[in-house]
Amino acid sequence: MNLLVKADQAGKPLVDVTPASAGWTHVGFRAVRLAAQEREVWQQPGRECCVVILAGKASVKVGEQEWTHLGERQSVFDDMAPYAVYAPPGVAVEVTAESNAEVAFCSAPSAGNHPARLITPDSMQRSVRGKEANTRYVTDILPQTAPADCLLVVEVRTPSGHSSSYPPHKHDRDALPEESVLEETYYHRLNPAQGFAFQRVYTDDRRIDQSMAVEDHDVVMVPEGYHPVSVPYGYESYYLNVMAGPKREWCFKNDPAHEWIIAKP
Ligand SMILES: O=C(O)C[C@@H](O)[C@H](O)C(=O)CO
Repeated sequence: MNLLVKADQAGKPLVDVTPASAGWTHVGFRAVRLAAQEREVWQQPGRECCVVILAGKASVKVGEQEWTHLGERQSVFDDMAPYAVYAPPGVAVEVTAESNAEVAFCSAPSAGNHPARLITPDSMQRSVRGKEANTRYVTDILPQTAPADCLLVVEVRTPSGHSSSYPPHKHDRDALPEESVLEETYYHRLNPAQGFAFQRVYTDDRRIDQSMAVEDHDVVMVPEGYHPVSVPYGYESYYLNVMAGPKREWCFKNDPAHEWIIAKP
Protein backbone atom coordinates (compact mmCIF):
# COMPACT_ATOMS: atom_id res chain seq x y z
CA MET A 1 0.00 0.00 0.00
CA ASN A 2 1.18 3.49 -0.86
CA LEU A 3 1.58 5.26 2.49
CA LEU A 4 1.62 8.77 1.01
CA VAL A 5 -1.75 10.53 0.66
CA LYS A 6 -1.37 13.52 -1.63
CA ALA A 7 -3.40 16.57 -0.66
CA ASP A 8 -6.08 17.94 -2.93
CA GLN A 9 -4.70 21.49 -2.76
CA ALA A 10 -7.94 23.11 -3.91
CA GLY A 11 -10.20 20.57 -2.27
CA LYS A 12 -12.48 20.46 0.66
CA PRO A 13 -11.24 18.48 2.46
CA LEU A 14 -7.57 18.95 1.73
CA VAL A 15 -7.04 15.39 2.92
CA ASP A 16 -9.28 12.76 4.47
CA VAL A 17 -7.91 9.52 5.88
CA THR A 18 -10.43 7.10 7.32
CA PRO A 19 -9.83 3.66 8.82
CA ALA A 20 -11.36 2.22 5.62
CA SER A 21 -9.11 4.23 3.28
CA ALA A 22 -6.03 3.48 5.40
CA GLY A 23 -6.88 -0.20 5.84
CA TRP A 24 -6.53 -0.01 9.60
CA THR A 25 -8.82 0.18 12.62
CA HIS A 26 -8.24 3.30 14.70
CA VAL A 27 -6.98 6.60 13.32
CA GLY A 28 -9.03 9.02 11.25
CA PHE A 29 -7.76 12.39 10.04
CA ARG A 30 -9.32 15.17 8.01
CA ALA A 31 -7.96 18.65 7.32
CA VAL A 32 -10.02 21.46 5.82
CA ARG A 33 -9.40 25.02 4.80
CA LEU A 34 -12.39 27.27 5.54
CA ALA A 35 -13.16 30.78 4.36
CA ALA A 36 -14.62 33.19 6.95
CA GLN A 37 -18.20 32.16 7.83
CA GLU A 38 -17.79 28.76 6.19
CA ARG A 39 -18.93 25.79 8.25
CA GLU A 40 -17.77 22.19 8.46
CA VAL A 41 -19.74 19.52 10.30
CA TRP A 42 -18.11 16.33 11.55
CA GLN A 43 -20.07 13.42 13.02
CA GLN A 44 -19.08 9.78 13.09
CA PRO A 45 -20.84 7.28 15.34
CA GLY A 46 -18.63 5.53 17.88
CA ARG A 47 -15.70 7.89 17.33
CA GLU A 48 -14.27 10.65 19.52
CA CYS A 49 -12.81 13.72 17.83
CA CYS A 50 -10.17 16.27 18.67
CA VAL A 51 -10.69 19.42 16.61
CA VAL A 52 -7.47 21.41 16.26
CA ILE A 53 -7.66 25.03 15.08
CA LEU A 54 -4.43 24.88 13.11
CA ALA A 55 -4.58 28.50 11.95
CA GLY A 56 -7.10 31.34 11.88
CA LYS A 57 -10.07 31.82 14.17
CA ALA A 58 -13.17 29.67 14.51
CA SER A 59 -16.02 28.73 16.79
CA VAL A 60 -16.68 25.11 17.67
CA LYS A 61 -20.05 23.71 18.68
CA VAL A 62 -20.34 20.23 20.18
CA GLY A 63 -23.96 19.35 20.78
CA GLU A 64 -25.31 22.21 22.93
CA GLN A 65 -21.89 23.51 23.98
CA GLU A 66 -20.16 26.21 22.01
CA TRP A 67 -16.79 27.93 22.22
CA THR A 68 -16.18 31.04 20.15
CA HIS A 69 -13.18 33.11 19.01
CA LEU A 70 -10.77 30.15 19.19
CA GLY A 71 -7.37 30.58 17.59
CA GLU A 72 -4.49 33.03 17.88
CA ARG A 73 -2.20 31.61 15.21
CA GLN A 74 -2.00 33.04 11.71
CA SER A 75 -0.01 29.99 10.68
CA VAL A 76 1.04 26.64 12.12
CA PHE A 77 4.58 28.05 12.05
CA ASP A 78 3.75 30.73 14.67
CA ASP A 79 5.56 29.98 17.89
CA MET A 80 2.46 29.23 19.98
CA ALA A 81 0.23 26.28 20.85
CA PRO A 82 -3.16 25.89 19.15
CA TYR A 83 -6.70 25.76 20.54
CA ALA A 84 -8.39 22.38 20.42
CA VAL A 85 -11.75 20.91 21.40
CA TYR A 86 -12.41 17.34 22.50
CA ALA A 87 -15.75 15.85 21.40
CA PRO A 88 -17.17 12.51 22.53
CA PRO A 89 -18.85 10.15 20.04
CA GLY A 90 -22.47 10.57 19.03
CA VAL A 91 -22.60 14.38 18.85
CA ALA A 92 -22.27 16.65 15.86
CA VAL A 93 -19.16 18.81 15.81
CA GLU A 94 -19.72 22.07 13.96
CA VAL A 95 -16.83 24.38 13.17
CA THR A 96 -17.59 27.83 11.82
CA ALA A 97 -14.67 29.90 10.61
CA GLU A 98 -14.51 33.48 11.93
CA SER A 99 -11.61 34.26 9.58
CA ASN A 100 -9.86 32.18 6.93
CA ALA A 101 -8.93 29.10 8.90
CA GLU A 102 -7.37 25.67 8.68
CA VAL A 103 -8.87 23.01 10.91
CA ALA A 104 -8.02 19.38 11.64
CA PHE A 105 -10.45 16.66 12.76
CA CYS A 106 -8.52 13.87 14.50
CA SER A 107 -10.59 10.82 15.42
CA ALA A 108 -10.51 7.35 16.92
CA PRO A 109 -12.93 4.77 18.32
CA SER A 110 -14.49 5.65 21.66
CA ALA A 111 -16.95 4.27 24.19
CA GLY A 112 -17.91 7.83 25.18
CA ASN A 113 -16.33 8.00 28.62
CA HIS A 114 -15.38 11.68 28.51
CA PRO A 115 -17.44 14.87 28.05
CA ALA A 116 -16.74 17.58 25.52
CA ARG A 117 -14.19 20.19 26.60
CA LEU A 118 -12.09 23.05 25.38
CA ILE A 119 -8.33 22.42 25.39
CA THR A 120 -6.57 25.76 25.72
CA PRO A 121 -3.03 26.51 24.51
CA ASP A 122 -1.82 27.22 28.06
CA SER A 123 -2.80 23.69 29.15
CA MET A 124 -0.53 22.11 26.53
CA GLN A 125 3.01 21.12 27.38
CA ARG A 126 5.60 22.46 24.95
CA SER A 127 9.08 21.02 24.83
CA VAL A 128 12.31 21.04 22.89
CA ARG A 129 13.56 17.60 21.87
CA GLY A 130 16.96 16.55 20.57
CA LYS A 131 20.09 18.57 19.97
CA GLU A 132 22.02 20.18 17.13
CA ALA A 133 20.41 19.32 13.77
CA ASN A 134 18.02 16.99 15.59
CA THR A 135 16.43 19.81 17.64
CA ARG A 136 12.66 20.14 17.16
CA TYR A 137 9.75 21.77 18.97
CA VAL A 138 6.91 19.63 20.29
CA THR A 139 3.45 20.60 21.59
CA ASP A 140 1.36 17.93 23.31
CA ILE A 141 -2.20 18.73 22.28
CA LEU A 142 -3.93 15.60 23.61
CA PRO A 143 -1.33 13.47 25.42
CA GLN A 144 -2.03 10.27 27.34
CA THR A 145 -2.18 12.25 30.61
CA ALA A 146 -5.28 14.11 29.34
CA PRO A 147 -8.71 12.46 29.19
CA ALA A 148 -9.79 10.65 26.01
CA ASP A 149 -10.63 7.02 25.24
CA CYS A 150 -8.19 6.33 22.45
CA LEU A 151 -6.79 9.45 20.80
CA LEU A 152 -3.32 10.96 21.12
CA VAL A 153 -2.53 14.22 19.29
CA VAL A 154 0.81 16.04 19.11
CA GLU A 155 2.38 18.63 16.81
CA VAL A 156 6.03 19.12 15.90
CA ARG A 157 7.94 21.97 14.22
CA THR A 158 11.25 20.95 12.68
CA PRO A 159 13.66 23.73 11.64
CA SER A 160 15.29 23.95 8.23
CA GLY A 161 18.00 21.33 7.76
CA HIS A 162 16.93 19.32 10.81
CA SER A 163 15.50 15.84 11.32
CA SER A 164 12.76 14.73 13.70
CA SER A 165 11.00 11.56 14.77
CA TYR A 166 14.69 10.66 14.80
CA PRO A 167 16.49 8.49 15.63
CA PRO A 168 13.84 6.36 13.95
CA HIS A 169 11.34 4.82 16.36
CA LYS A 170 8.36 2.52 16.05
CA HIS A 171 5.31 1.54 18.08
CA ASP A 172 3.84 -1.59 16.52
CA ARG A 173 4.40 -4.37 19.09
CA ASP A 174 2.12 -5.09 22.03
CA ALA A 175 4.86 -5.33 24.63
CA LEU A 176 4.17 -2.74 27.31
CA PRO A 177 5.95 -1.18 29.08
CA GLU A 178 8.62 -1.38 26.30
CA GLU A 179 6.37 -0.77 23.30
CA SER A 180 2.73 -0.20 22.40
CA VAL A 181 0.72 -0.63 19.21
CA LEU A 182 -0.35 2.69 17.69
CA GLU A 183 -1.33 3.63 14.15
CA GLU A 184 -0.23 7.13 13.24
CA THR A 185 -0.85 9.84 10.66
CA TYR A 186 1.50 12.69 9.80
CA TYR A 187 -0.15 15.81 8.38
CA HIS A 188 2.74 17.76 6.84
CA ARG A 189 3.06 21.51 6.29
CA LEU A 190 6.06 23.30 4.80
CA ASN A 191 7.25 26.89 5.07
CA PRO A 192 7.58 28.35 2.47
CA ALA A 193 4.82 26.25 0.98
CA GLN A 194 6.69 25.13 -2.14
CA GLY A 195 9.09 23.19 0.08
CA PHE A 196 9.33 19.49 0.61
CA ALA A 197 10.54 17.08 3.26
CA PHE A 198 11.33 13.38 3.30
CA GLN A 199 9.77 10.69 5.40
CA ARG A 200 10.76 7.03 5.42
CA VAL A 201 8.54 4.27 6.82
CA TYR A 202 10.27 0.92 7.22
CA THR A 203 10.11 -2.28 9.23
CA ASP A 204 13.02 -4.34 10.58
CA ASP A 205 12.51 -6.96 7.85
CA ARG A 206 12.01 -4.24 5.15
CA ARG A 207 8.63 -5.78 4.28
CA ILE A 208 7.67 -2.11 4.34
CA ASP A 209 10.31 0.34 3.15
CA GLN A 210 8.92 3.50 1.56
CA SER A 211 10.82 6.79 1.27
CA MET A 212 8.49 9.62 0.41
CA ALA A 213 8.90 13.21 -0.70
CA VAL A 214 6.13 15.02 1.15
CA GLU A 215 4.72 18.36 0.11
CA ASP A 216 2.52 20.90 1.84
CA HIS A 217 -0.71 19.34 3.28
CA ASP A 218 0.24 15.75 2.38
CA VAL A 219 -0.41 12.95 4.86
CA VAL A 220 1.83 9.97 5.56
CA MET A 221 0.18 6.93 7.10
CA VAL A 222 2.24 4.85 9.50
CA PRO A 223 0.53 1.50 10.05
CA GLU A 224 3.72 0.04 11.54
CA GLY A 225 7.47 0.50 11.42
CA TYR A 226 10.00 3.28 11.98
CA HIS A 227 9.07 6.69 10.57
CA PRO A 228 11.80 9.38 10.62
CA VAL A 229 11.49 12.81 8.93
CA SER A 230 14.25 14.94 7.33
CA VAL A 231 13.84 18.54 6.29
CA PRO A 232 16.08 20.10 3.60
CA TYR A 233 17.86 23.41 4.19
CA GLY A 234 15.67 26.43 3.43
CA TYR A 235 12.37 24.93 4.52
CA GLU A 236 10.75 24.62 7.91
CA SER A 237 8.48 21.66 8.59
CA TYR A 238 5.38 21.28 10.72
CA TYR A 239 3.42 18.11 11.25
CA LEU A 240 0.40 17.12 13.25
CA ASN A 241 0.43 13.54 14.50
CA VAL A 242 -2.65 11.53 15.37
CA MET A 243 -2.05 8.21 17.10
CA ALA A 244 -4.45 5.55 18.34
CA GLY A 245 -4.42 1.86 19.05
CA PRO A 246 -5.80 -0.82 21.36
CA LYS A 247 -4.13 0.76 24.44
CA ARG A 248 -3.78 4.51 24.95
CA GLU A 249 -0.08 4.55 25.73
CA TRP A 250 2.75 5.91 23.61
CA CYS A 251 5.69 3.59 24.22
CA PHE A 252 8.15 3.41 21.38
CA LYS A 253 11.29 1.50 20.46
CA ASN A 254 14.21 3.19 18.72
CA ASP A 255 15.85 1.43 15.79
CA PRO A 256 18.87 -0.20 17.51
CA ALA A 257 21.00 0.53 14.41
CA HIS A 258 20.61 4.27 14.96
CA GLU A 259 20.08 4.62 18.69
CA TRP A 260 23.74 5.59 19.19
CA ILE A 261 22.80 9.04 17.92
CA ILE A 262 21.05 9.99 21.15
CA ALA A 263 23.85 8.56 23.29
CA LYS A 264 26.40 10.81 21.52
CA PRO A 265 27.87 13.37 24.01
O1 LIG B 1 10.12 13.18 18.49
C1 LIG B 1 9.64 13.69 17.47
O2 LIG B 1 10.32 14.32 16.70
C2 LIG B 1 8.17 13.54 17.15
C3 LIG B 1 7.68 12.14 17.24
O3 LIG B 1 7.72 11.68 18.54
C4 LIG B 1 6.28 11.97 16.66
O4 LIG B 1 5.34 12.67 17.40
C5 LIG B 1 5.98 10.52 16.60
O5 LIG B 1 6.52 9.84 15.77
C6 LIG B 1 5.12 9.90 17.56
O6 LIG B 1 5.23 8.51 17.44
